Amino acid sequence: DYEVDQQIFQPGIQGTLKVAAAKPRRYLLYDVNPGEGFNLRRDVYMRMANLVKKLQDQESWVLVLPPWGRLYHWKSSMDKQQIKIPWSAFFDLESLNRHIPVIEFEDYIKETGSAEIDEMWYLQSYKDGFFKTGKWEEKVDERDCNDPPVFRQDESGHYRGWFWGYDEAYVLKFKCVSAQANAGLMVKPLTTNTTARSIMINRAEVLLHDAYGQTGYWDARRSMRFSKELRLVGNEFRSKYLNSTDKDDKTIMWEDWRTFKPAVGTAKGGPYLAVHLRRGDFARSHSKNVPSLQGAAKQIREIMKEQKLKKVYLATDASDQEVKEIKKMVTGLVRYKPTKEELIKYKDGGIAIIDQWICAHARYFIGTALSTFSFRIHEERSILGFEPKTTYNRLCADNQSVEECEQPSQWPVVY
Ligand SMILES: C[C@@H]1O[C@H](OP(=O)(O)OP(=O)(O)OC[C@H]2O[C@@H](n3cnc4c(=O)[nH]c(N)nc43)[C@H](O)[C@@H]2O)[C@@H](O)[C@H](O)[C@@H]1O
Repeated sequence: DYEVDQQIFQPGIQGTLKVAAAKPRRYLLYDVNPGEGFNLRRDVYMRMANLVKKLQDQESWVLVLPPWGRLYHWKSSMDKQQIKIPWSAFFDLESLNRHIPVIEFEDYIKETGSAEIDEMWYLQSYKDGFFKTGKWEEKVDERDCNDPPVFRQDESGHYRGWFWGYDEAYVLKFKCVSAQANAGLMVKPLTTNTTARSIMINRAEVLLHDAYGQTGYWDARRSMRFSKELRLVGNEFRSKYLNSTDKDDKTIMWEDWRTFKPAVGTAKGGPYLAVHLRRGDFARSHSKNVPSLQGAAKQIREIMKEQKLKKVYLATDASDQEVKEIKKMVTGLVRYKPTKEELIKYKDGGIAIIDQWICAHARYFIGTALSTFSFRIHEERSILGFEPKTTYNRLCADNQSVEECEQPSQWPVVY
């Protein structure tokens, strides 16, 4: 039982790991601020994955993947509400599992026999933390909740709230935890302050990467392969409309990411320019950094000329009307437009991935400044072995000077 465990798992006591392996594994669940979008969530996954990687050094832990759904941006009209979407709809679980053990929430329910979770640690900032004092020190402590908790006790004392659409789920114990830390700092409290078998960290985005852009970061990122089905859809589109195949483009990638380490510059990419043009809420909230449609069209035409490319692939969340306008201003523009059936099958998340995949295989890419959607494309291209100058580019706002239009920072893959 875990009373004993706590002794065994005191940090620094070596030689007891075999005992630990024989114990039932512990479950780390997490969720993110409801307002966050798809691609920031992918980043938070990496932080949690690497936390589990560190926990694994001491005990047997598994990461329970938070089902996708109810995202602010995923509101295309479909037959069903987009909730309870398993990770396998978007990502290759076998591949994730080559980095750390992961399971779907459905598997958690099967494995433990119910949707009960022992504890929830609801992360929050320190009242007297970095933003007040300007002083950064890593710390994590149990504290009174800064705001009234959104998870509330029912008559049987169970805490209920949003569990990805699973109304049967609840937690037994809820606490607020102030954190100003990298994810790795959670190892100690998780292994020494509690014997709970399952712990859910909520507002997990509060925790930062242990080493951004370093080996661990890239291992987690490289393990985040898209599902085979979505990759296939993207590949078929490339070959049909963009004259692009892995063989010609030198983008053949094998299944085990651990041994896939192409040298920088080996990937050539298909004969097209890819553009990620973020519109919608982003164009409003980042208006200083996003061009008008005319401005975007002008830059696209210039790059096509400069790169001697006749085709351009457009990934965007722009409205149909906006796309129509751009099409009038740019010749050779193509885009993946799902049929109703495809939209129901792949969902908004899958369509976003198909767009990202096609952008990742272009000879040249230009994205939208500060968009995490574009950032994930940069990474995908770096993993494939593209030259940074074909990748880390952004559209400039209409009246921005070259100096003002700062290009995205380059993050080479570290193996
Ligand atoms: C303004 C901020 O923007 C941040 O977005 P940002 O970093 O671009 O990155 P995301 O959060 O991934 O983008 C938001 C969503 O918009 C859709 N989307 C954006 N661009 C495309 C595209 O080219 N193709 C397709 N198919 N879909 C696209 C997609 O559903 C994606 O998950 C948000 O995370 C924040 O919550 C906030 O709203």
